[in-house]
Amino acid sequence: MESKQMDEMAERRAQASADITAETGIDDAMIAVLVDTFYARVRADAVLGPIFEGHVTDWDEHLSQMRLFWSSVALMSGRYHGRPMPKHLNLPIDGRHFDRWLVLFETVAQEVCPPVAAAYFLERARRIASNLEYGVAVTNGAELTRGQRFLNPGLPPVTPLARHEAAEKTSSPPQDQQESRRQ
Ligand code: HEM
Repeated sequence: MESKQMDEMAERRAQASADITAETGIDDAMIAVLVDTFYARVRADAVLGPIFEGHVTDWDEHLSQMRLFWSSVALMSGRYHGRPMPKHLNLPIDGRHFDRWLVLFETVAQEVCPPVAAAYFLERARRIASNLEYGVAVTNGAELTRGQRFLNPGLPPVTPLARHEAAEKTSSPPQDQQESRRQ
């Protein structure tokens, strides 16, 4: 490609990112907070934590890739050059894990982003999660019909994550403090 064309492409990208930032408030700083807070919560999760700890050896590197990934997805910056699908195909996961991931992601997004930005991230996360779940299903020999979820009975049981469990334990005061404040 000629360098003039490349300059034009970079300019169009920068404009697209700026438009999204103007509409949603999303920028690299917000992405960094979202990614870092989310993966701290994931690592502490009883079901997802051990799966990540078994595969991610360099967390700084993982977090920086995930920031680039979300910059590409949310801001259309083109900064992520990896291929997420193959990294998930052989993990011991099914629809129940994706549901837990999404409950955590939604909870954190609502905690650290304004509502418009949280909804914007979540819409994209749901679509990508659904694609990944489909890929994992096919790898395990299951062909999903549209909207069907993948359940792998060979995996250990997974309890759904309730919203209050996904919230950071320290984010609301303990019950007795709430009581005393009301009096
Ligand atoms: C059940 C839910 C999920 C689990 C257990 C999971 C687990 C993992 C693990 C262990 C890795 C690292 C693999 C490696 O480096 O070899 C990884 C990478 C990645 N995950 Fe997930 N993931 C899940 C869902 C998602 C979703 C929903 C998204 C996107 C919305 C996502 C995006 C990514 C990306 C982009 C990478 C690759 C980063 C890179 O290029 O290094 N994951 N995931």
